[in-house]
Amino acid sequence: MAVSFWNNLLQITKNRVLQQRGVSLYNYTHSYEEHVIKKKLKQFAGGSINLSKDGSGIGVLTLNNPRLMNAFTGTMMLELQEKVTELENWKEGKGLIIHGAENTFCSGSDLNIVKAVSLQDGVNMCVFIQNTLTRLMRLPLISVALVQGKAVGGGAELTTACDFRLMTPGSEIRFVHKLMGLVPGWGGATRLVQLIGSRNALKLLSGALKVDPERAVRLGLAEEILPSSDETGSLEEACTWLNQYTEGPADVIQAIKKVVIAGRELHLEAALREEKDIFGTVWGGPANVQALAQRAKHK
Ligand SMILES: CC[C@@H](C(=O)O)C(=O)SCCNC(=O)CCNC(=O)[C@H](O)C(C)(C)COP(=O)(O)OP(=O)(O)OC[C@H]1O[C@@H](n2cnc3c(N)ncnc32)[C@H](O)[C@@H]1OP(=O)(O)O
Repeated sequence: MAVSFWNNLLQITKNRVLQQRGVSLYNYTHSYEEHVIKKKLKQFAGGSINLSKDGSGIGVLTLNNPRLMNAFTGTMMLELQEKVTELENWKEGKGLIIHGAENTFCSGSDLNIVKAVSLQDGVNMCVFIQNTLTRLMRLPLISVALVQGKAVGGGAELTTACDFRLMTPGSEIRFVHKLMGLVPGWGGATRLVQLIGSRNALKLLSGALKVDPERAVRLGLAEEILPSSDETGSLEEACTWLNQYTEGPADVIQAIKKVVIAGRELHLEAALREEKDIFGTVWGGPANVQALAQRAKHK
């Protein structure tokens, strides 16, 4: 009896956490105060995160610091959080492509920060970006990491926060953490295990292996190898690939992503309840009414 009470409470809490946007796993009891680390991150300026949103509900997020292979400066970490908040509130949004400027994806944290910050600040920075990537992963949009060039360290971790990875010929994903005397902290190890299983994840992390597109597809880490390797061509191809999943009204696409998140993150009973609630948001909605009126057949 007592056990089932606590299990239920745990499920309800998990459910709430899933539903509340922007809620952190960590708080002051973990010595984590967001405003403190935000102040610190402001000191490491450079680069930018750009977001463009088109009329068809596809957003393109560009990591823009090509001088450092699109490494994340402190201000880029702050901007990423702002863009994720904007995307969480994008009612017309259906899909998102994340890519790097000038034909390479991202080389992780700017090593100038890694060298300069204390252990406590390093851990708080890790919490800050882990929270942002968890919110990115839970966006009600279908997300794709378009990997051109190199996705290294934190850049490799970022790819795992997207629903899908598309790679261009000659690109690579590499978890170099071991070579830095580190382990992933942006949530990348947890997500990698979920994506490719613990044995494969262990190999990639402990070998700091270069994962080329063919290997990534074999492992189930990437969906496809795009034909183009240039920036404009591959972005167009990624958009075309994504369009096959984002056709339809935004509320329905967002509801689909939400039921999948619930199925992935919650225990069975909570996931089923969540699925029922999400179902209730589309039943009798405009797309449903229209389909019924058209007596749609799905041959
Ligand atoms: C692992 C933990 C994780 C975290 O928790 O924070 C991190 O992400 S730590 C950072 C992990 N990343 C790295 O260690 C990358 C180190 N860089 C490289 O391995 C290579 O630069 C590259 C990314 C494989 C690209 O190689 P290449 O194509 O040959 O280009 P260059 O080496 O000439 O790079 C151009 C220029 O960019 C600088 N650079 C690249 N990455 C970073 C970075 N993460 N931080 C700072 N600067 C970076 C590189 O040093 C070159 O500058 P110059 O030497 O001045 O030309």
